[in-house]
Amino acid sequence: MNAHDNGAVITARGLTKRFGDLVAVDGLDLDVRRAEVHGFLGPNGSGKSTTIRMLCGLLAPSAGDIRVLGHPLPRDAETVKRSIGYMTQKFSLYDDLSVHENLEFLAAVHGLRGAQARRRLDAMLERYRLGDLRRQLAGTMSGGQKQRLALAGAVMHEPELLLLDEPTSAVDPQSRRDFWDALFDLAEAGTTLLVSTHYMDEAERCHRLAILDHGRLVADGSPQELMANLPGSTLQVQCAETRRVQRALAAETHVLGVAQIGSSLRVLTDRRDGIDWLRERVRAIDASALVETVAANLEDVFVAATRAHGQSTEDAT
Ligand SMILES: Nc1ncnc2c1ncn2[C@@H]1O[C@H](COP(=O)(O)OP(=O)(O)OP(=O)(O)O)[C@@H](O)[C@H]1O
Repeated sequence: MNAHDNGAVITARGLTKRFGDLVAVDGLDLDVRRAEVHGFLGPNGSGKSTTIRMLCGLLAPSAGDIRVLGHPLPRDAETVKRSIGYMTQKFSLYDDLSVHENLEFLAAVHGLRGAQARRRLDAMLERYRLGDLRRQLAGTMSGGQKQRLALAGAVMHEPELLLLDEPTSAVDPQSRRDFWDALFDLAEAGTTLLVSTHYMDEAERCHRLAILDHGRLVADGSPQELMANLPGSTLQVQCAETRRVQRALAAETHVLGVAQIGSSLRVLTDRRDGIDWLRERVRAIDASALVETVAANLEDVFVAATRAHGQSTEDAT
């Protein structure tokens, strides 16, 4: 049984990419299962785009094995490219072609002809609410409209696997929600999706999540599993001297993250006895402070998983 048969649409083992002395992706193991929406999270420069480009067959790895849809990469890159769709944060269609012309061009690129091409084009215009915009030049559309056109273009040839690199970075919250609804429609119809994002609300919607840091996989699981298995404690502090307490806690080695949310502080510590330990620390500064345990969220998971290095790769380089 190969990776394609057992439900894994993407299997990567020991995937590595070096750019000179920089190890952008470092020994990554990843399995993406059929019809799942698999989220890809990580600080700036953690290697998400580089990984996605290798999984598309656009970039050759320095080391490691990749199978996509049962095919080894980069050997079968040309075959794989016909069965996958790829969309990046940068609008990659032609600004000076209309919506219809852009889709027509993509249909031709993917070998769709005649009545088949027309049927598919009409279906895309309708599904992605582009019918009224069909004659508009792509360059004059709003961010949300461009993104719908880019998605229509990426799925024109009905790919089995869709790789999306920060597809919602330039659109408003309602457009992001609509876009994610479209992604779930695709998953329900059997398409497998790997989506990188910096938005926690999007990450929360994924079936599974992989978190990268400095090119390494630092967490992998369903959002629920990752939140339930978060080591340490998540706490809320209410006090009068919020800024002073925050500065003091930020200097503590056991504090992985401290952020002001409204008038209280949200504190993530790696200590199991976090509440007693934190109460003592905080009350030494502000005797009236209240400390309570709160449920962990995905941002806590992200902070805990990526905190070991203290700053993003981009900052470090
Ligand atoms: N062609 C290249 N040549 C040299 N270095 C590169 C190249 N492509 C990427 N890098 C470096 O590899 C590292 C990982 O970059 P990558 O774009 O994969 O990160 P990312 O997680 O997608 O970041 P972001 O969230 O900012 O998009 C960065 O340090 C980047 O500068």
